[in-house]
Amino acid sequence: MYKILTLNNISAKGLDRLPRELFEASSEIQHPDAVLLRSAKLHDWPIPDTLKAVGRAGAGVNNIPVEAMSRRGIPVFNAPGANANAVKELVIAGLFLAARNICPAWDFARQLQGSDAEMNQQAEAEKKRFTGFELPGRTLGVIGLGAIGVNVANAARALGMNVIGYDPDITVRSAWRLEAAVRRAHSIDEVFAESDMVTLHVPETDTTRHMVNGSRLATARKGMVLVNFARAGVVDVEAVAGALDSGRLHSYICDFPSNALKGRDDVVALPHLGASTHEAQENCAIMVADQVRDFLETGNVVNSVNFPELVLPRNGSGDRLTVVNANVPNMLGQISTAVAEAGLNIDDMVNKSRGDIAYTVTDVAGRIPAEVVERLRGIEGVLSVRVIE
Ligand SMILES: NC(=O)c1ccc[n+]([C@@H]2O[C@H](COP(=O)([O-])OP(=O)(O)OC[C@H]3O[C@@H](n4cnc5c(N)ncnc54)[C@H](O)[C@@H]3O)[C@@H](O)[C@H]2O)c1
Ligand SMILES: O=C(O)[C@H](O)COP(=O)(O)O
Repeated sequence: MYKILTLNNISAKGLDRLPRELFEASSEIQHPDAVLLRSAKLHDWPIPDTLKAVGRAGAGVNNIPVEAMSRRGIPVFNAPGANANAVKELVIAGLFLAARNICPAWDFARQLQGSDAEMNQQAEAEKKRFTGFELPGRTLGVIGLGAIGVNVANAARALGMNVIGYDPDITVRSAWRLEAAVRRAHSIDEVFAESDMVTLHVPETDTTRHMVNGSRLATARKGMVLVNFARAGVVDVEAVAGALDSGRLHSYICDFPSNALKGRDDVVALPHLGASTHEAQENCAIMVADQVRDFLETGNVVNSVNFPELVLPRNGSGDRLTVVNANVPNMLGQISTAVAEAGLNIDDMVNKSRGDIAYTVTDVAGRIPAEVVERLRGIEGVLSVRVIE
């Protein structure tokens, strides 16, 4: 029986992928084999010795100590693209909120007093304050052209916008999905200088933290709209407050409330709702539950952010050995020697690496004795060893 610790609300549709006779999943689990979570912060969480996998039912993994997991030989899985449509829809809504000044206008209308005739008179007298602009012909800058950025860029094209995109590490898959008319920028400053609206779709990393700061905002077109449904930390909110005060920015539409911008008419801050649709929550939970289940039951790795992709179909009836080790020379030789010296024939073996991590899955003809596992665990550089019957 595998034990799965759930943090945050994980959609029941995802948990249903873990049959009850094989998996016990709850928020109360002690000594978990895996943890499924959304935005819960794991940085100060003591990693249990029993932990074999982490599944993030979503895209961003900045709440997970990925490097510490790697050092323990633990893969971190996420659900790439599973909530991209949900975020795209809210970003497009954000463009309209900004362009038509919908939030301050709505707020104004909600505060009106008097008879209907009096309210209508005030509305007609004041509506010019909320005159907006239309999207066709305007330029949207998209920074980060992954699952979400590509969806947003294509949707903006369909609305008649010119789109300019920046992503130095765009994948082939994203490039294929991107509308041909999206123009490629060579720097973030180029995007800021040429866009009426800029939307951010990058992960929060040491490189992207405060990517939008005072000096970058100084290069923005006057009256630009900034949209941030990526992460709070990607933007320096104090600098945004200054840019709003000076008129450099028209408005800031984001998914992250902050004290620096609280109560402003020119800021819309939602409570991290980008992925909060039933569809996205189900997609993410199903995808990550399937991946974590597959890893626990077969050692296969799909959609991990720190492990190489490795899928080895199982043919024989013998044991499967999985070894995670530092990506240094002579590890494969030591693993196969340990197996051979136990008199076991190797049916199948695959070794893949990614960065500092190497991962080897070996199918043998027969049962793997406990001494072999101990011997492998004793090899310098070996991070984790499992036998799957
Ligand atoms: N508000 C929400 O609820 C919500 C929901 C989903 C994702 N997100 C955030 O959005 C981020 C993006 O999600 P995604 O699914 O599109 O991820 P993704 O991995 O598919 O795409 C991220 C893209 O950003 C690019 N990138 C990285 N650093 C960059 C840089 N310095 N400049 C330009 N591009 C850069 C990468 O090359 C990649 O193509 C997530 O990491 C997460 O933080 C927020
Ligand atoms: O990175 C993500 O997928 C989003 O920020 C969603 O976060 P949530 O699962 O807590 O809604």
